[in-house]
Amino acid sequence: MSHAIYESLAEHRLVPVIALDDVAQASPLADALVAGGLPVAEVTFRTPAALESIRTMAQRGDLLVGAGTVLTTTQVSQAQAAGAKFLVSPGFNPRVVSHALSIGMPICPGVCTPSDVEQAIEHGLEVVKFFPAEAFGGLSTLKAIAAPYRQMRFIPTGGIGPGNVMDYLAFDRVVACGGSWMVKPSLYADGDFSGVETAVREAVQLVGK
Ligand SMILES: O=C(O)C(=O)C[C@H](O)[C@H](O)COP(=O)(O)O
Repeated sequence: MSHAIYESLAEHRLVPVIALDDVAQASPLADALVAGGLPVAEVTFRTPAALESIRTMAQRGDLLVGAGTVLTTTQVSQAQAAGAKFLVSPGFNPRVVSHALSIGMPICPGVCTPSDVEQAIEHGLEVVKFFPAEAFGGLSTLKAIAAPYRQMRFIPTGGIGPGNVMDYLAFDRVVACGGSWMVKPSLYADGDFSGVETAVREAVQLVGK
């Protein structure tokens, strides 16, 4: 099942992948994303601050918030309760995917082989993440994997940055690209989020929004 959420992601063309160490960073980071013109956030469950950060960002109502690195059925339910509107995982866990779908949460699991794609098809999915994109051979691998599965669309993530994002986006089976380069923690290590806003604005200009 495709979902309207993917049309929103397709409009923005980029999914910023965020790992927050402190929930106090959630609001200023969201401010920087909105000010930079990219009101989308994939907040990963890589840090203990993730769930409260999702809640803080989702409550604002001015950006589309998803949960990333969703590894368990519990995280699926927690993310939904916190206001996340979509879920992303690095790999394909059938239990996690089934649970998400059973409670009406769009989920974009990671795939990197034809067998993974066929599991996604089996679960009725039409959009999957291609992860880790660059390490698995980049765009040429994605094109080869995509070829037999004409209904599938992809969100490549992993190793994508300003130097290669346009190549991926030029492939008509790509919904959007995930990336951390415009929200990486080194940009706000000193508590100043203006560097994030600048990097986000540059990324938005690059992808032509
Ligand atoms: O674990 C997940 O659910 C993820 O979403 C993984 C991230 O998408 C990538 O780690 C981002 O890759 P970079 O842009 O190369 O930093």
